[in-house]
Amino acid sequence: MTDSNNNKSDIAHILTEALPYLQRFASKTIVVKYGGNAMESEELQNSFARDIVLLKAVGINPVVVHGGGPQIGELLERLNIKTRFVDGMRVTDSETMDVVQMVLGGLVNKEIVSLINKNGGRAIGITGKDGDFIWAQKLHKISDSDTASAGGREIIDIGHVGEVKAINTDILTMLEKSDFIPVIAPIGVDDHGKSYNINADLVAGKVAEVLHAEKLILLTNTRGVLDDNGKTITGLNVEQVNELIKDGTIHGGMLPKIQCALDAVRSGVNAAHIIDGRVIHALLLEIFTEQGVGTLISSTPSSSTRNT
Ligand SMILES: Nc1ncnc2c1ncn2[C@@H]1O[C@H](COP(=O)(O)OP(=O)(O)O)[C@@H](O)[C@H]1O
Ligand SMILES: CC(=O)N[C@@H](CCC(=O)OP(=O)(O)O)C(=O)O
Repeated sequence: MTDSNNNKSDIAHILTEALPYLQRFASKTIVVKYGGNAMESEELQNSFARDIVLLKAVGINPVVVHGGGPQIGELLERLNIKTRFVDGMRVTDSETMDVVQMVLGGLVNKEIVSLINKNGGRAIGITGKDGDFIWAQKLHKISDSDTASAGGREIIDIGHVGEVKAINTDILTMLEKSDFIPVIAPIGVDDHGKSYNINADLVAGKVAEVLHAEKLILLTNTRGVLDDNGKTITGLNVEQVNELIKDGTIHGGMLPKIQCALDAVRSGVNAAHIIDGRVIHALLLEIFTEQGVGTLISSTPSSSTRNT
């Protein structure tokens, strides 16, 4: 066989490997969290946008929830505003909240929408304030590390940081029916119209829950969840996650990620995956191949099966 025939047969092989997944996931919803750290290069951004357009073209309903932590950090630095995190959550005063809204609701959201549209999709960018669709309430962080020895638990005020109270699915269902791809910025609103900065992982998890999504896929900047030797853990259940949090192996930005993955699978989402957004076409590799990439989080005691 010539080289060109070899290539063609490779393509045919890849397509047939994808067939069972194409059939299984047709008309299902897949919620994709696109982390700020996975937006590193133009090549990666374009590969992400093409993957999303391809999912829609084959009859799957992708819903994108994006972050933008590093991008918020860059603008805060340019404006000389100091920032810090408590357990993966940015402490958000009023000044920081303005920057968060500018970066998440403006720059990053519209950039992703443009990329998807440029690649042939029809994306609509929204924050949780549009149509009041993400109802939020103030999040209080409870620390038991410093004060536990004194017998107390301290409530830390981290400013305009919210947690999701409820999600109105009307807008998302309407967009899906009209063939649009929703691109969601993680900003919520309360009964008084006050805005909240919500960790994007937490929004993605809740959106996956209320849409009864088939999968929640969290794209980040590591090969998945790593053990204390830096090796990728391919499958994790609730008990194993709790152990890794307790011994400090899972910390920082991975804490809200793993928590929302667990909550999602406990609430009926079939599978949650934490995968490497620095790999070109990571989404397609996870959804349409046997091996997948990254860590599968499951609610059952011992499951590390890929592509459930
Ligand atoms: N056990 C772990 N495995 C992998 N990453 C971890 C782990 N514990 C903490 N992390 C940190 O979590 C980060 C991912 O979270 P974050 O920076 O918030 O990413 P994103 O912007 O994609 O949400 C990793 O870059 C890593 O520094
Ligand atoms: C409360 C809180 O921490 N909000 C995040 C929102 C953006 C986000 O989650 O971005 P990544 O997914 O890229 O980390 C922040 O201010 O950075």
